[in-house]
Amino acid sequence: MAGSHRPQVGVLALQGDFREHAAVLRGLGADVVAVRRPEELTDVDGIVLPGGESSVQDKLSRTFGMAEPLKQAIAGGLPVYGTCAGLILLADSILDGIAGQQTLGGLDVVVRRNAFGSQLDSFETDIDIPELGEEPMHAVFIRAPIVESVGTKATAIASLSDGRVVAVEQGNLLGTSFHPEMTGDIRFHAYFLEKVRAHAG
Ligand SMILES: NC(=O)CC[C@H](N)C(=O)O
Repeated sequence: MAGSHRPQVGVLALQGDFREHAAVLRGLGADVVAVRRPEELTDVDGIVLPGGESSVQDKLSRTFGMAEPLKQAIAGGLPVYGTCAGLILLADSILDGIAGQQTLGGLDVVVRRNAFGSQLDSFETDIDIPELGEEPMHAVFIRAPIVESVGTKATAIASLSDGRVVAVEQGNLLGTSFHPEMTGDIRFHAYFLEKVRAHAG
């Protein structure tokens, strides 16, 4: 909500590692609100969709009546940052979703769930993200999705050394396949907070 109050950042707290995101955001001086009900969405100036299990988050968001308000908020320009499962929720379309799995959409990308398969379930690597400065970011991937294709509205901002896209931006929307909330590198959250502050006015 635009206004002169201190920006409030929501963290969708239906499932997944929302506490870790909340801790990073609080460390950056943000007022953080755990969002589980539609009315809790009305006062936030941005929201983080955490990692976890996207099919569960999809079901819970529909069960708790959060999916429609979230879609409206995204369409209305609310800053949203999705990590891993959260990136899947933000994607316009997904590959390898479970039967009937839906997304909120908004981000003009196709993502593939669990793209690294069981042999490489989880891994860590350093990636370059020029938008965030020269220092590479140490990135943790946990049963991570990959961005299979980036539509014309979205921009790839980080890729693995093989060229596969793992971070994207589209206006107020930001998504990463990996988990910056786990590594102590706060640059993505700080970058997101700039969008939140700009949106709050
Ligand atoms: N760390 C994660 O968020 C994993 C995402 C999970 N594989 C999913 O499909 O939702």
